[in-house]
Amino acid sequence: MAYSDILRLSSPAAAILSTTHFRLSLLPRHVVPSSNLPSFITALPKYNTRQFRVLPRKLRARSSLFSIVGDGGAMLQDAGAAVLVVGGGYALVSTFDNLTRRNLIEQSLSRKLVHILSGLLFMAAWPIFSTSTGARYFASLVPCINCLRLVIHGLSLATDEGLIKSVTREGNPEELLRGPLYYVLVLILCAIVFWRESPIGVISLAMMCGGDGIADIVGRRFGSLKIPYNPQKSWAGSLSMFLFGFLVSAGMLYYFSILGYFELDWVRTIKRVALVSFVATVVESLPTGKLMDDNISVPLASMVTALISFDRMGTP
Ligand SMILES: C/C(=C\COP(=O)(O)O)CCC[C@H](C)CCC[C@H](C)CCCC(C)C
Ligand SMILES: Nc1ccn([C@@H]2O[C@H](COP(=O)(O)OP(=O)(O)O)[C@@H](O)[C@H]2O)c(=O)n1
Repeated sequence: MAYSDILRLSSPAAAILSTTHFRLSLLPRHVVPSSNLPSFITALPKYNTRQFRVLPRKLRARSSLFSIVGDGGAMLQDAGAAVLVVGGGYALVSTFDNLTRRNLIEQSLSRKLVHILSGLLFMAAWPIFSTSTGARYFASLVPCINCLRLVIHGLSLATDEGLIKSVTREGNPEELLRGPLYYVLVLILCAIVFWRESPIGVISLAMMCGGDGIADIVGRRFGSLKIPYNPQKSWAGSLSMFLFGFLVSAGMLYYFSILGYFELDWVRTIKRVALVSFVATVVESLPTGKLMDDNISVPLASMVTALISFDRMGTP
């Protein structure tokens, strides 16, 4: 049975793929015929693909870096890519652990740089996975392994001083079970549901990683002018989040479009990205940190805004 056939039979996994109306219009019909889906899913408005389109499968085969012809090597390629990216994640965390231990950077900056780089580099690595329909699951293994790592060390079932030092605020292991855990769960969600076939996942991760990450770095250093409705946040932090989040989102969309994963109407896309960045920045500035962690509220606000604005602005 070919690797790509596996998914065809694993309906639960395929159903995850189709939980957003966006997937319905882009998922190859052979994976989830809409007749198999609950009515409330199929009733969702179909995504207007005129705004951008996923290249036909045969073209995408050329666009997946190091794509090995046929499914035969796809599983091997995806397994190798997953191992490579897991190693990259470990290397990133230990690099910042060393820099922090040697007092070359402070712990809060180390954590934020890991916050910015982890998700963006993970997303940037997606093209090394094959074009097979199962590739996204191999890619999602990377944040899954890190999720397990955070839970094990967050519950103090084992000790990893390097992880704790480079990823927590105060060095308490249980901190791993909040921001960092939510962060990797969002990576899993975007890899499986949106993958490299949707700007929505790309923009959401760019805002969570790049936007939210820079807000802390800039806000702590230059945030003397506080936001009236939330003295914990500053205009400098929020403005940097809007600008950097916008630039990283546009940059990552450009990256995936030049690799041939989708074609975008850039005039409309820039407007949509600016809207998503604005909404995500406003949500991040709200005094709701105790209710919902930024690593949930920022990507969630980005996803909802992108889903709406694509539809709304997608119709000519
Ligand atoms: C520090 C992190 C989140 C904390 O956010 P906040 O509370 O400060 O808002 C990020 C945690 C990252 C995680 C430990 C490692 C994730 C690795 C990633 C899945 C794979 C990266 C691979 C790439 C090639 C480097
Ligand atoms: N919009 C923002 C966001 C953060 N910040 C600064 O960054 C610090 C950490 O922000 P945060 O609580 O959102 O950090 P995380 O929850 O993202 O780790 C805040 O206490 C502020 O000093 C800011 O000034 N303006």
